[in-house]
Amino acid sequence: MRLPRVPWSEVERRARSVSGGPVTRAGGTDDLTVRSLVTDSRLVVPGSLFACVRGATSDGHRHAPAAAARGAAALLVDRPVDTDLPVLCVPSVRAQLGPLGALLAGDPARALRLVGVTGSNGKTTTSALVRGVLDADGDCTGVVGTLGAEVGSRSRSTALTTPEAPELHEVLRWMADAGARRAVVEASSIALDMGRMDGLAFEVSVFTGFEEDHLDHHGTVEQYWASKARLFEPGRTAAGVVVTDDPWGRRLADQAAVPVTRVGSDRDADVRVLGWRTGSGGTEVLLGDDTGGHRVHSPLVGRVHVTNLAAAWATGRVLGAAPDRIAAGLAAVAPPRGRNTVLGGSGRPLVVVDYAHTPRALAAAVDTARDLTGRSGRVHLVLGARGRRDRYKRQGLGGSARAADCVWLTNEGSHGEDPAAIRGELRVGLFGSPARVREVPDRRAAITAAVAAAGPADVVLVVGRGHETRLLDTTDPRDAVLLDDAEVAATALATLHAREEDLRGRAS
Ligand SMILES: CC(=O)N[C@H]1[C@@H](OP(=O)(O)OP(=O)(O)OC[C@H]2O[C@@H](n3ccc(=O)[nH]c3=O)[C@H](O)[C@@H]2O)O[C@H](CO)[C@@H](O)[C@@H]1O[C@H](C)C(=O)N[C@@H](C)C(=O)N[C@H](CCC(=O)O)C(=O)O
Repeated sequence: MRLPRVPWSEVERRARSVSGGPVTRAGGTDDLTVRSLVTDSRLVVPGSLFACVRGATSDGHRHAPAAAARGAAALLVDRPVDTDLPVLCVPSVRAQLGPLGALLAGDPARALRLVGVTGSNGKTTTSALVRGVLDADGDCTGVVGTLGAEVGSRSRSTALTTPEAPELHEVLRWMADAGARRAVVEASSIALDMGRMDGLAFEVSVFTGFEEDHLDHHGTVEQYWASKARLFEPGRTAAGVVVTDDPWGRRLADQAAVPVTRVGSDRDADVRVLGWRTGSGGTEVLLGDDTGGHRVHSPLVGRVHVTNLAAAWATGRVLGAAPDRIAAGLAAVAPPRGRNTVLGGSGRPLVVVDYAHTPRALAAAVDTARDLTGRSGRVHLVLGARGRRDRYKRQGLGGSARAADCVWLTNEGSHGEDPAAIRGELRVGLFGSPARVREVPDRRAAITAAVAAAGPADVVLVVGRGHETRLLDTTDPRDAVLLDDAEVAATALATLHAREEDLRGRAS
């Protein structure tokens, strides 16, 4: 996608519209134009405006010479740098990324009606469901989040759940150019905290639920919650849809200064979950709202999706979609990759591959696996924890794993930490558990061993990585190896199944 060039004077004007202090311009004639805002010197192309962002490990100002060498047309800085390039000096480069990213992408959000989705768990699935509802209601809708960006039948990858502002606006431009009238944006707390979504105005924002996470970044649970609550401020969103099944959701619904639709099992919920059932064929939910009772069918598997479906229903209602269109949209959304992906069955064990990587999400995933086992079936859990991230969660993950029958402790990408020590921390939570615990350090071998040990009525639950395909055990990203949990499980199932059939065939 080639973005149009923007006059330097317009860049200066937009930068001055951001409050926070003086903006000074050095160099750049009236005929100077720039194209695309870039925050990484390695991604600069001729004509780029390179924004020097001060980060946690590096300072973009130090990379200005590299950006110049790659053909940057101008620099955005917040301290003087030694350069021949035209420079715009602003109080905070980060605060400019949203407004200038929007300008250089041709202000795509003006052509799109936006829905934001945040919450500790369920963002990706709920975003997909909301997109399905809006597509079914006749509005071509794009989505951007952990699985990348999609519009119509097109897709593109993104590095983060919520991309940095310049990339986010480029993605929105790509959607608008593809004919989208709406977009659903997954909003991570880190993105909200870092201002990646500043300047975007949402028609509705959705809160899917909350539990302790990302404390490495936020420091405290309160700050983590406050980052998410920011999405529900007036000016940022016109309305909220909030799952109120946990105290944090109730607090948000009580405190938000925008109109909120409450979703959940409580009597005071505006969209109330009246009943549900789930199995390997999908999930059915009975919902009640001001228009009566509604039965919703979905191919998504697992009790965790009950409130995701209810929240998507509520979002459709807030946006004026008719109940039959919403129901049709929800029924048509296929399970997102790595979110309770179900394999096997038909005489073989079921394998569920899921992204659960927090204690509560893991507890819900084990409950879902239990829902799927036959009467005498056991739950085999393949569990690890990522290195160098949110270490405080490990004991809680071990605690949630106690509800499984067999736990296969393994590697989830140690990122330079000692993998045995990570497994040791998971074991603390499992201490005294009746579950059988085995350690198989190699992840591929652990998944294969769990599938081999499982009987036809059993469920093998593989958690932590979901859709991810790269596994890293050092601090150098170039050392990552390709490993897709679902692919490994499918291979194990196919091999073992074939063997059983072969044996049966030979015996008869
Ligand atoms: C905490 C966080 O979000 N960090 C992001 C931040 O990193 P940073 O502040 O450490 O940046 P830095 O490495 O110090 O570099 C500073 C600047 O110099 C630039 N640079 C650096 C090197 C170079 O050679 N040239 C150059 O120009 C960098 O591009 C950057 O603009 O800015 C970087 C550049 O945009 C991001 O890649 C990086 O995301 C890292 C990779 C990350 O892992 N972020 C995760 C934690 C994240 O944001 N996750 C959320 C939540 C997901 C969830 O819900 O689970 C998400 O939205 O994905």
